[in-house]
Amino acid sequence: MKIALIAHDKKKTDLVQFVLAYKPIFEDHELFATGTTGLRVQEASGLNVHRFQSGPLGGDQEIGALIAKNDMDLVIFFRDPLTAQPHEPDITALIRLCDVYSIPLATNMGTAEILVRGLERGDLHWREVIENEE
Ligand SMILES: O=C(CO)COP(=O)(O)O
Repeated sequence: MKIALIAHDKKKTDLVQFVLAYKPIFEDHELFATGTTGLRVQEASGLNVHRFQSGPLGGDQEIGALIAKNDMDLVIFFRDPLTAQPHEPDITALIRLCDVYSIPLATNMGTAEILVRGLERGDLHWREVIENEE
């Protein structure tokens, strides 16, 4: 499965810890991330992460483009709900595309935990069925 990892600055440490906690699951999948988040995850976990631009420079839009091409299976996006972001429209657009294409999206650790455990259990198998139909 292709998994996108994104975190705003005040949530990056949480995301890194989350990835470390579930590293045995994440290492079986293909990881993508916005620039700075990807670097932090790579450095802390040693996992291979395909990095896009930093969020404010278009990284959210690059991940959105993959979603629009049905080329992303799961998005974990630890948003900071208490800090204004200069690229708020890009963030809204990314979340909107997840809804347009029914891509599982976690915007906080509580939901991310359920999604990652579901991923391990095979709950996202339907994504492979859809990909094979194309
Ligand atoms: O701003 C972001 C998502 O909206 C994240 O970007 P970085 O991972 O480059 O900090």
